[in-house]
Amino acid sequence: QFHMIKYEDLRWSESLGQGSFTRIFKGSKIDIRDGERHVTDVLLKELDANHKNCWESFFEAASLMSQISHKHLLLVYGISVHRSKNVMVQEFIKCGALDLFLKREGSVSVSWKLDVAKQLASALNFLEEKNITHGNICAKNLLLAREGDASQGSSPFIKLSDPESIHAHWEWLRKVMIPWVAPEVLEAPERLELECDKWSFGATLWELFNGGQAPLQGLDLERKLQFYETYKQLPSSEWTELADLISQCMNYQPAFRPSCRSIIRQLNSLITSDYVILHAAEPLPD
Ligand SMILES: Nc1cnc(-c2cc(N)nc3[nH]ccc23)cn1
Repeated sequence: QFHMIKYEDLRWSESLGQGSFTRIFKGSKIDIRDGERHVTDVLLKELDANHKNCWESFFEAASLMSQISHKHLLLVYGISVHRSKNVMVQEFIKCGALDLFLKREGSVSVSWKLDVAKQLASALNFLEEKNITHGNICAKNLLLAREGDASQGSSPFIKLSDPESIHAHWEWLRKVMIPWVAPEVLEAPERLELECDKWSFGATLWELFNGGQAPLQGLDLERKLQFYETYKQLPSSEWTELADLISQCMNYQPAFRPSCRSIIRQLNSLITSDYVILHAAEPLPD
C-alpha cells in the first residue's frame, strides 16, 4: 500500500534533527516523467536500524495517511528500503512545525490562530468522515506550508503530519504524550478512537493560544499522571468561549466531546466575536 521509491533517486542534504527513533533530513527526489527530469524537495525520515521492531507501526501510521488525500494532510510520496535503512519520503513543508514557529513569533493575531484552528478542525472532520483516528494531534505535528503575515492575520496554511507513533504501543511513550493523549488511551491503547483526536485537538488549541508552549511543561511524569487521576483541566484562557471549547474537547468522558461539526461551528462563532477585534495583534501569549 505504499509507492516504493528507488534509493538512487533520492538525494540527502542537511539534517533537520531527529524524532523518536527517527532522523530527519531535507532532501530531494528525482523522477523522470515523460522524458523530463523532475527534482522535488522532500523530507527524508530515516527509521533507526536498531528500532526495526517499530518498523510496522512507523509505516502503518504513514500508510494510513497515504491512502487518503486532503489539502491539510501531509503528502507521503512513498518509502525507500535500502539495506538496513528504511526511509519515508514526505513532501517538504517550507516553514516547519507550528510549535517552533509560535515560540519564535512573539505576536500572532487571534484571527491567525483561529484560521489555523479551523484548518486543523477541517482536517479532523475529513478523518472523522473516513472513520480514521490520527492519534497524535499536537502543534509539533502541524506544519506551516505558508506563514501568512501573522501580525496582519493574512492567512497561514497548515498540513497535519503523519502520526508517527500512532499506537504509541509503549506505555512510556503514551505517558510522554500527556496531556495530548486522551486519558482513556493511557491505560488502554486499543481504546484509541475518533474521540481521542478531539481531546488532542483541545490540547493543541491550548498550545496555539499559549505561544506554542507545551501544556503542563515542567511537570514530571508523576504530576502528569496525577493531572489525569484528579480530572484536572488545563489553565483556562481569559477568553471564556475559547476556554469552554477547550474544556469541552478535553472532557474525561469521550462520548461528551463535541463532534467536528460542532467544533467548526464554535470556531466560526469565536471568529465573529468582538474579542478578535480587541486582540487584533496579540502582543504576548495570554
Ligand atoms: N514534512 C516536513 C516536516 N518538517 C519539515 C521541516 C521544515 C523546516 N523548515 N525545518 C524543519 N526542521 C525540522 C523539520 C523541518 C518540512 N517538511
